[in-house]
Order: sequence, then structure tokens, then C-alpha cells
Amino acid sequence: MAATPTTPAADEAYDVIVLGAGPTGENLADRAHAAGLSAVIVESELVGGECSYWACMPSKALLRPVTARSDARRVPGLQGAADGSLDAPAVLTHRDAVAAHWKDDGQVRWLDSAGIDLVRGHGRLAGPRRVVVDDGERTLTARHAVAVCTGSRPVLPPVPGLAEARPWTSRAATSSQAVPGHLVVVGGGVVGVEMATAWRALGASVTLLVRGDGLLPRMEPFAGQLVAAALTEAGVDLRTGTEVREVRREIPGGPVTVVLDAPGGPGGPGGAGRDDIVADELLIATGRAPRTADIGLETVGLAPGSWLDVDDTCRVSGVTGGWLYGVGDVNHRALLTHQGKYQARIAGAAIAARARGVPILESDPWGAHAATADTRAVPQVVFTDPEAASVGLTAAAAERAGHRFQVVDQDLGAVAGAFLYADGYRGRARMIVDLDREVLLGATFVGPGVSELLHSATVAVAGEVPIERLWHAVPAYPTISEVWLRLLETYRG
Ligand SMILES: Cc1cc2nc3c(=O)[nH]c(=O)nc-3n(C[C@H](O)[C@H](O)[C@H](O)COP(=O)(O)OP(=O)(O)OC[C@H]3O[C@@H](n4cnc5c(N)ncnc54)[C@H](O)[C@@H]3O)c2cc1C
Ligand SMILES: NC(=O)c1ccc[n+]([C@@H]2O[C@H](COP(=O)([O-])OP(=O)(O)OC[C@H]3O[C@@H](n4cnc5c(N)ncnc54)[C@H](O)[C@@H]3O)[C@@H](O)[C@H]2O)c1
Repeated sequence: MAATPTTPAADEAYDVIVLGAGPTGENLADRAHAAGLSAVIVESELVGGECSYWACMPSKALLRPVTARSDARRVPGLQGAADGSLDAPAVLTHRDAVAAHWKDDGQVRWLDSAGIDLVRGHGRLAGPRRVVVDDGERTLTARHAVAVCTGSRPVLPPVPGLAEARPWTSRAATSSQAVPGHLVVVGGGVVGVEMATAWRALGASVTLLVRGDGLLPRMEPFAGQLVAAALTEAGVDLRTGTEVREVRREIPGGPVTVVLDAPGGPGGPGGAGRDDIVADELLIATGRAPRTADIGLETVGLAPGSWLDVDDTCRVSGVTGGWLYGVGDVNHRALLTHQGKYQARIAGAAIAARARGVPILESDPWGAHAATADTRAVPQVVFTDPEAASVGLTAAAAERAGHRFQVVDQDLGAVAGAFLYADGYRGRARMIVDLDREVLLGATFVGPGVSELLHSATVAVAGEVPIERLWHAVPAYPTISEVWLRLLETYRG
């Protein structure tokens, strides 16, 4: 019997099509809509993206009880109240609520209220300004722009047996319903240290394997050192200079054997060697890759699977007609929710200006149409215990960039506010001063409660506030912010 011919659905036209409803895509669609453009978002999983369900929000829900308990333990009079272990089931239940039980009704309601259309399904480019959803079920065309906001996914290094062992990646590490007895974490970056902190405090034995000589290699070295000391004190078995050579898991869901190339002799193939670790679970936290392998990049002359190379308006380079944008993780400028949302505001404004035919965009650094902060003033908080917070350049990055600069350090524990915040407060602050322009290039704070201190530094770095004016920004006494005064006093002599 002949198949019934189907009529192809007519193209649906919008001013802007957004691929991916993570924090970046939502904000881009919102900006476009606020500028009077029609916008549709295509989403293959949950509206809200990685951040809401398997990244920022659930991970911070797991970490908040850890830092709250530590803070309480360091305040005289409260120690007894905060003794004992965390109530793991209560923490996991709260985490489930923070992740909205992996349902996106609330975010869909927000899209509705914002006047943004939603198409569920996998979106792919099909030539200039066209997107097909779920292999042609629907075809969308864009009058002005298509914005790829498809984010990133975890990378598994090419270790024999690793993929077959089905290790945890960030999704399982933020959504697991049970605490593993023994968790091995590979990678000493942000995901590795945050998840080692959380699962250790929830009761797991944790082994953290790092191939370099320290943690958090993109931050000032003292950040990794202080976090490493605290993790070790908390009972984490931290092993640096260690490579994973092979992984074996004979029974799905059963124990996993991690074979190491560690100093002191590798374990042999077959049986368990001296340095092998047998654990209940293995988390791989070794970085991210773009989610661009299957989005039709080849139909517009780009290489599938690549990070999208963009200009400061987030427009993708090398695409005729300039209608394609790459915003958020997918452009690899700064893999952080707040930076993706910032880029979305900038790109949304640029798309709207171009749609209106504005002849010259404000595309100089710090202009309305130029993403600038995502390369020059990126704030990041690592929510470990102690917290590590930084913005702008480290000393090493300032050196590489050829600046003439001075490093100014301060013991955070010596500040009155810190002394009151916690008994035996341990922490450190550093600012990097540009000696030619007398402004801050960067700042780093490590210690309990420093996350809320970071925005002051972000304002100073992004605003290029002259040191002589910062001298008049008087921190309230007795707060941890008084570290600013100590840093400036040290610098001015
Ligand atoms: C464990 C962890 C913790 C983190 N914690 C923080 C933190 O505390 N603070 C912070 O700032 N950042 C944090 N991040 C980083 C943050 O999660 C990302 O920077 C952020 O989610 C990027 O947003 P995005 O919108 O670019 O991409 P995503 O959030 O990844 O969203 C992309 C969306 O696109 C959809 N999609 C992909 N392909 C298609 C397609 N072909 N068709 C339709 N839809 C598609 C996906 O389903 C997804 O919903 C963390 C990351 C991890 C892994
Ligand atoms: N609090 C936050 O802001 C937060 C939290 C989590 C994640 N994130 C973002 O998510 C992104 C991903 O985080 P991540 O920790 O996966 O990546 P990352 O790039 O921060 O760290 C990955 C680490 O793994 C190491 N590594 C790479 N290959 C390895 C291998 N084969 N064996 C052992 N180690 C290896 C790297 O040297 C690096 O130190 C980051 O860019 C981060 O900004 C942010």
C-alpha cells in the first residue's frame, strides 16, 4: 500500500529564533521581545537549561548547608548546635525542590507571560535563517536573527573503559538521590572541588584525583591551596599529579575500579594494583564541550561540534548575511550563567538595533552593543568551604597580558569584621593594580562569606575606578569589606 503523502507544514516566520531555553536563550528572547521583535524558543529538554536543573541551582542547594554548618561551628556559643552530620535526606529533598523536581512548568509560565513562543523539540539549522524542529515536524524562518544558545555538555577524557563504566558527570552529581559510600572525583576545577565538598559533607568518602599540582588552576594559587587544605581537613583524600589510566566496572551499577598512573607504580592490567581505587561511584569533572554537534552547522558552512567564534555583539564570524548569533556557553567566552545572561542582553540589543536599521552600533568596549565584561571583568564564586571569589585578572594573567602591575596581599583574618564573623577566620585577599592607569585589573578573596564581597570588586574592575577615588569608598566597620581599606593602605603606603 502506498504511503499517504503528507503536506509539508508551512514555514512559521518570526523576527528572532532562539535555539535553547537555558538562562541565555530565555534572556535573549526576552530582550528581543522587549525591543518589539517577535521571538520563539526551541527547547529539546527543559525550559531553564542546565543551570536550573543540573548545575548552578541544585549544586548550590547541596553546598549551602555545608557552609552554613561551618559558619555556625566557628561562632562561639553555636558550636554545640551545629555538631554532628548533615541530615542528608533533608538536604537532598530541599535540592529536589530547588531543581523544581525537574519540571519546567514555572519557567514555561514565565515565557508565556513574557510573550515568547515555545516550540518543544530538537532544533537544527537548515540553511540561512531556517530552523527545522524534530526532523521537519515544524520549520521556522527568521526575519532578522537566529541565536544559538545550546550551551555545553561534559567531556569524558579518552580513558579506556571510562565510557563503558557510565560514570557520573555533572548531571548525576547534582541530581543523585543517594549518597555514594565512596566517590572518586576526577578533575580539580570548579565542578570537581564543589562536588567533592558537597558529597563529603553529605557522608561519602571522597577521593579527589587531580593531574596537575593543585586545585582551581585558573585562580590565584592561594585559592587552590586554601581550598585543598580545607578539603583535606574535611577528610577528602586529595591526590595531585595523578592520571587515570583505565576504568573498569564489571557489573552495571556495581563497584568501579579506577586504575592510576601515579608515582609509586601503576596498577597492572587485570587484577587490582597497589594504586587502584575501588569505589561505589566515579565523577568525571574534566571540562565542557559545546552542544553544537547536531544543530546543522554544516548547512551554513560551519564545522559541527565546534565552539562558535563570535564578535563582541555575539554575531558568529564567517556567516554570510550576519544573521547567526552564538550566545552563552556555546561561544566559550565565559562559561557562567551570569555571563551568558549578560551576553544575551548585549546581543539582544544588537539584534534589535540591526533590525531597526541603526547604521552604527555602539560597539566600542563597554558600549551598549559590545560584550566586554565577559572578557575583562568576569566574576566567579566557587562555593566551597572556604569560598573562593575572583574577578578580572590574576597576577599570572596580568603578566601574560604584558601589564605593568603590583600585587597587593592581605590576610583576611586580620580584619575586624572577619574576626567577628568566625573564630579563627582563615582567608586571604589580593588585588592587582595597573601601575600605568592606577586602576584595578583584578581581585581575589578566599575565606568564609566572601561571595557577597565580590560585587564590590566587580564594580571597581568593570568601572575602572581610580585608586584615588576608591580611597573615598569607605567600608562599613566592622565588616569583612574592611579588607578594601587594608589593601589600599598597603598599596598607598
Ligand atoms: C555542576 C555545575 C555547576 C555550575 N554552577 C554555576 C554557578 O554556580 N554559577 C554560574 O554562573 N554558572 C555555573 N555553572 C555554569 C552554568 O551552568 C552555565 O554557564 C549555564 O548553564 C550556561 O547557560 P546557557 O544558556 O548558555 O546553556 P544551558 O544552560 O546549557 O542551556 C542550553 C539549553 O539548550 C538546549 N538545547 C541544546 N541543544 C538544543 C537543540 N538542538 N534544540 C533545542 N534545544 C537545545 C538544552 O536542552 C538546554 O536547555 C555550573 C555548571 C555546572 C556543570
Ligand atoms: N560556581 C561556579 O561558578 C561554577 C560551578 C561549576 C561549574 N562552573 C563552570 O562550569 C565549567 C565546567 O566546570 P569543570 O569543573 O567541568 O571544568 P574546569 O575547566 O573548571 O575544570 C576541569 C579540570 O579538569 C582538569 N582535566 C582536564 N582533563 C583531565 C583529565 N583527562 N584528567 C584529569 N583532569 C583533567 C583540568 O585541568 C581542569 O582543572 C567551568 O568553566 C565553570 O566556570 C561554574
